[in-house]
Amino acid sequence: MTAQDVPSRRGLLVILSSPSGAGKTTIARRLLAADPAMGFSVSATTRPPRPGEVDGREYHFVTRPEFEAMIAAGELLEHAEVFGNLYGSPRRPIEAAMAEGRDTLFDIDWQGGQQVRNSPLGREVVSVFILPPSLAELERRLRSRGQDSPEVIAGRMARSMAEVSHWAEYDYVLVNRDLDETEARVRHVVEVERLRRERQPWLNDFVRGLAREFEEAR
Ligand SMILES: Nc1ncnc2c1ncn2[C@@H]1O[C@H](COP(=O)(O)OP(=O)(O)OP(=O)(O)O)[C@@H](O)[C@H]1O
Ligand SMILES: Nc1nc2c(ncn2[C@@H]2O[C@H](COP(=O)(O)O)[C@@H](O)[C@H]2O)c(=O)[nH]1
Repeated sequence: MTAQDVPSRRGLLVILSSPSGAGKTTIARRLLAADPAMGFSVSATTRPPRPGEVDGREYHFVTRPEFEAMIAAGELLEHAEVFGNLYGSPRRPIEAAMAEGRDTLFDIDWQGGQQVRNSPLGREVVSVFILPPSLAELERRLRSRGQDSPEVIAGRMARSMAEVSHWAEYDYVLVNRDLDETEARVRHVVEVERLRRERQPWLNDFVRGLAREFEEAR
């Protein structure tokens, strides 16, 4: 069997969750830059854009009625209300990537993580929860990002332990102390998950070929 004959696996759904400010967006950006084979699930949201955010790149920015129409049409794989805004993952690009064997990275909260894990696509989910080194450092990171008002930061800090309380639902849990280290660890997780036996369907034919060779050599 040649590389061209190899039936491809379905793409992985790699979910990153964390309390707001722990670093998952930064880690996601680094992973995507380092791995062109990985796509990003661009969520729809009713949150207004932050400075520098571009419609269709960070998020699809939509109105609440538009978001509700997407839910009604079954266009979202999952959706949730987070910090007073609606967020959801458009289903079609995810299913297309999976069918073509391309992996997709998600930056979503624990509610979305649960819904994707419990969906018919759940077998391909690899979930990673990112913890901050401490609450003081989490607050420092939210402030240093410089994109949210003190009220918004206070709201996100108040919700942080509710998000953290779901840590044990995830396959992997990492403390994001050093960005290089955390990025490397998530990359290792993805590489190892790609190598799971059930994600390499071509192995059945390959081992059958080895067995034939073995018989012929006897
Ligand atoms: N290991 C780290 N050490 C120091 N600063 C970090 C580290 N990881 C991320 N940061 C910084 O913390 C801030 C928050 O990171 P980021 O926006 O990635 O968080 P997030 O988890 O995606 O938040 P949200 O859920 O609100 O989108 C950013 O300014 C980022 O540069
Ligand atoms: N359930 C979902 N959660 C999502 C999605 N997209 C983002 N998020 C989460 O929302 C918060 C806030 O994000 P921010 O960009 O406003 O800081 C964060 O925890 C994201 O992970 C989604 O599609 N579904």
